Amino acid sequence: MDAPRIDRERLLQWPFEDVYQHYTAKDAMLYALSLGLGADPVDRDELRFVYEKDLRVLPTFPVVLCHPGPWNADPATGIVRNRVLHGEQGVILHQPLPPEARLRGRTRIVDVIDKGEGRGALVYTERQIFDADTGAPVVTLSATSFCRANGGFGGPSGPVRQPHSIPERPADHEIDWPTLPQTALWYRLNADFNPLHVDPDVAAKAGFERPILHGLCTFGIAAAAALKALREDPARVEALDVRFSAPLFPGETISVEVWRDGDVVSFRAWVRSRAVKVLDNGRIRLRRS
Ligand SMILES: CCCCCCC[C@@H](O)CC(=O)SCCNC(=O)CCNC(=O)[C@H](O)C(C)(C)COP(=O)(O)OP(=O)(O)OC[C@H]1O[C@@H](n2cnc3c(N)ncnc32)[C@H](O)[C@@H]1OP(=O)(O)O
Repeated sequence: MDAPRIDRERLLQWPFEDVYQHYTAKDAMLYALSLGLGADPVDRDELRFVYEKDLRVLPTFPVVLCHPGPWNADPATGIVRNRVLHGEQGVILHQPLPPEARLRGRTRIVDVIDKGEGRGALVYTERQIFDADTGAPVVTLSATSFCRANGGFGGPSGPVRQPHSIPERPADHEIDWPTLPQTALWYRLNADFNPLHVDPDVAAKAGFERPILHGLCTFGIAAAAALKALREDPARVEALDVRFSAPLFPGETISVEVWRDGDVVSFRAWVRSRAVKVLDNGRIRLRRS
């Protein structure tokens, strides 16, 4: 049997259905808890994200909303799903998220790039999320799937996204954020059910000694840590971007380096015990205060 192969034109017209979701305060609190917020019971700043009184919603929360499901598991995509890793993620918040809302999400594939045989393919997706009642834009999510087994399908080699450059000076802050051995088991309850993060057999087929953490969980942690280090109001966040540079395992401690230059925050994250950079090119754009 021939190896699966991406048909770029078919992917660019992949027929996603709109996804409607009514989220409540409980969903927003579960998301924050699954990242590890609330570990210190007297930390009032963190409590705001896990307690319904004056609840605030983390700016990375929309990444778990209006998820279109495991579309890349369909053999018709030609994608070798168990070799896909999350490469990059962007979030644009058109308005701060309330503790409860009815939303409609529309996903589409915006480009498919061929990095070459043995190097992989990039599938760029976009999810626009609207207020289900008024139609007003709420969030735009952009994601890069790094399809490690799909290079050489004959597509264009660009354009590729240019990641944000981290300042060359030493970080202004560094903050350690422990994860739990069961962090991925909690995180998946935000409706992110990829078995790569829970099933040792699936992880082994993907080339890992054990299940790895969701990239989006690392993203949420790193962004929350950066805002905490700066004591910055999450409601000021207008946009975020990151690139995932190496997998990390649940239970490892994430060390987040943070820089601030006016309304732009840069960040990246390490697992110091293995001297591995797990997240790079992080940028948070803040609304002018
Ligand atoms: C909507 C959702 C979509 C997501 C679906 C996935 C569902 C999730 O549940 C799955 C996950 O969460 S997986 C966990 C999170 N992700 C990871 O752990 C990936 C970590 N990164 C890696 O392993 C490597 O960087 C790796 C493998 C990505 C690249 O490593 P290498 O092949 O060694 O690449 P390298 O030699 O460093 O660079 C080659 C070219 O690729 C570009 N590049 C590198 N990292 C990239 C990345 N993360 N995203 C996009 N492009 C990337 C480099 O710039 C380089 O480009 P060029 O050839 O043009 O110079």
